[in-house]
Amino acid sequence: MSAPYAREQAIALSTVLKASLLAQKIQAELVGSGGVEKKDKSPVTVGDYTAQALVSALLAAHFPSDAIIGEEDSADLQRPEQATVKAQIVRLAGEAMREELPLADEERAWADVKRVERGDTEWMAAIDRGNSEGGAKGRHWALDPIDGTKGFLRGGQYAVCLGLIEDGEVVLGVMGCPNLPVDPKQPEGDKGALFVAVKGQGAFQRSFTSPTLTRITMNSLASLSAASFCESVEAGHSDHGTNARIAELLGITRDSVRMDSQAKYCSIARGDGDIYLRLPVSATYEEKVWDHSSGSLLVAEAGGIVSDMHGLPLDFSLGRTLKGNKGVIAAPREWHKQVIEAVAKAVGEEGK
Ligand SMILES: Nc1ncnc2c1ncn2[C@@H]1O[C@H](COP(=O)(O)O)[C@@H](OP(=O)(O)O)[C@H]1O
Ligand SMILES: [Mg+2]
Ligand SMILES: [Mg+2]
Ligand SMILES: [Mg+2]
Repeated sequence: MSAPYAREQAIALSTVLKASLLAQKIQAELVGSGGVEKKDKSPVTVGDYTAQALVSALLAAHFPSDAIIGEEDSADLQRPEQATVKAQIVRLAGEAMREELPLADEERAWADVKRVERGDTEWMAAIDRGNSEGGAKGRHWALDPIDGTKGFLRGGQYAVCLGLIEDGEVVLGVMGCPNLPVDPKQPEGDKGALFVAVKGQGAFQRSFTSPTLTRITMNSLASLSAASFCESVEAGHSDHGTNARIAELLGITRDSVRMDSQAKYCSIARGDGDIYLRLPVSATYEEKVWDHSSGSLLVAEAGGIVSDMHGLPLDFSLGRTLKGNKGVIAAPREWHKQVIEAVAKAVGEEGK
């Protein structure tokens, strides 16, 4: 008998790999060209839309009764001035559907899907299938088709992120990081790492080119002062100043590593860094479930604890956002409590 979620894992892996290869191809053509601007002024590109259309269409084919909480919707795209962008998405998604992938035999059998020709309407509907409101009951796939869009646009790190939330709990997380080195010891070597974790089954990575999965674990640290921090590049997404004070309180002297996207979770899960800090910059911002579902399970399964800034577990049962939480802190299991204490002290000093 297969392990629990083996079928979901195979399908999520192949789907995320497909979308990651597509994003890689689009990034090569797109860097520097901007994209569509959303109402909140954040960027969204052909890559974001095409990847969401692709993943969503594949999930619908395999799991027709599951809901999808996807970041994007087609509203801005349906404006007449976006007709060229829309045509590009339809072409790229169709091409990506036909690509062959390096998969293990069993994975290929599970991931195989009947070829269906889709036009404009079907691809736009696939994007909008990501409109689930989430919640505490049932199966919801959380999809961030491109996380770190700003990194994607500047040629840096970005990730395709897919998590399965069942009755409010993340049970499967898959992430594709096209620009992350397969071997962190060889930063200039092959790029493109795919990560997967199933609840209770550990965390693994593979390259984009070979199906072999290798188990990953966080570093075991002799002391917190030897740790290194990972944080956003964007100062508007996480508070760099407070992070620096937390480092000081913990005796950490190494420079923090700034990186776009949920690649930060992957990076600490395999020991390239140790602690991920995401302290709120705005009092009203609610973190999104698609920004944290897959990454948080990956870190938990690699030996860490992921909580909010107060040490509370992330609550994925409340809809499209983590409205019950503030900020995110991920650290090795044995050091997490001390990190939370330092966060409380640093934030207390600021009188926030
Ligand atoms: N004020 C804010 N605080 C925290 N996160 C924010 C934010 N505004 C946008 N974001 C999120 O930050 C994500 C990128 O995180 P990071 O800075 O770690 O790369 C974005 O994901 P997308 O790039 O998928 O839109 C977006 O969801
Ligand atoms: Mg995101
Ligand atoms: Mg995104
Ligand atoms: Mg976005």
